[in-house]
Amino acid sequence: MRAEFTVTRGAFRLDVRIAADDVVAVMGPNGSGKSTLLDVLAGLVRPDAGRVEIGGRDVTALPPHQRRVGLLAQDPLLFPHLTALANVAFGPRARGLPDPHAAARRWLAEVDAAHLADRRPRALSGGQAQRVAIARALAAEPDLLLLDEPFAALDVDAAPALRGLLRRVLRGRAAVIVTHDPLDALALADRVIVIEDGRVVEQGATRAVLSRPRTAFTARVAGLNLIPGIAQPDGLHTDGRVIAGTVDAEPGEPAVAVFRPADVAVYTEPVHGSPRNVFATTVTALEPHGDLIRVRTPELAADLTAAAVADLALEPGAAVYLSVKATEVTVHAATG
Ligand SMILES: Nc1ncnc2c1ncn2[C@@H]1O[C@H](COP(=O)(O)OP(=O)(O)OP(=O)(O)O)[C@@H](O)[C@H]1O
Repeated sequence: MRAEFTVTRGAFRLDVRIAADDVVAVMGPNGSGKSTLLDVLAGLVRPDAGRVEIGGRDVTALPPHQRRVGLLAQDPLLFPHLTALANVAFGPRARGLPDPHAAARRWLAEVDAAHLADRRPRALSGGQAQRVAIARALAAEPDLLLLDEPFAALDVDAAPALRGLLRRVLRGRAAVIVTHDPLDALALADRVIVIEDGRVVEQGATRAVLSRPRTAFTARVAGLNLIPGIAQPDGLHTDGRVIAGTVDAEPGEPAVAVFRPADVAVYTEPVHGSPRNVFATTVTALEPHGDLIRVRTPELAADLTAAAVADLALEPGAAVYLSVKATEVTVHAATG
């Protein structure tokens, strides 16, 4: 997908230039233009100038149904009078496949929803309906899949399973996913684009953008400590050590250990205690961060009060031990 366009909506103007053949997460404050970007890619809004190319075709002048684009909204938006199977068969039938129901069964199985085939949407939970909606979007075999906060309407309990499923089905596809959650970006996206006030202010590999944010917005939503390695049942294995945490990834999968700078304690003497992860390192910088001071080391960050920084006499070059409880660490599968 290649998009280079300008579009105005009332007083708002969105100006983007993006190219992606993999999974891209779009983040940004409310009103920054994320939905407008999806609308232009989907063909629901015509740009004032520029060009949109999807699957190698110039689709700028094409209506939505000729673009080979799939849209997954926050709400599943299934046809209420059709069974799950008939909902999923819609795309294959529209494309003239000889056996749309057989295709629909395959896609339902792909999202672990074969057993829901005969149910109507009102008999599905939010998570089940969203699974069926994913199958329906994929069954149309789009060149580009657009996902608008696909977990926003789900219970916190339903989101992790669906995230794992999307990670599986998005692999090797072109997709643009709007999300507020940096963990979605980490789990699903190869790259992240940050939009602020109608402009792309940051883009790059997911892990690089989220761990080294260059704008205040990205720092606020992300600014997470991320350590890459391999998931195992006891935590993340990296550089010959184990970082203990709650594991939300398959054993052996590439993953990142994630924790917030506010959950990191800093000591100038060695610390012990088994439920803690301790990192011996060196302070590289001290930066104001809201009411706190962000203590940076080559790999990690910790947020401390100014009083704590003074008590510890921290300054660049100081040898320190960073400590984070295993309960504050999650291990997520990561593509980017
Ligand atoms: N149909 C419309 N007519 C006029 N202005 C619009 C229209 N749709 C959106 N806008 C304006 O365009 C700007 C960008 O909106 P958009 O929905 O793309 O932002 P967003 O990043 O998706 O925000 P959110 O995170 O709140 O969903 C906003 O200022 C909004 O008020």
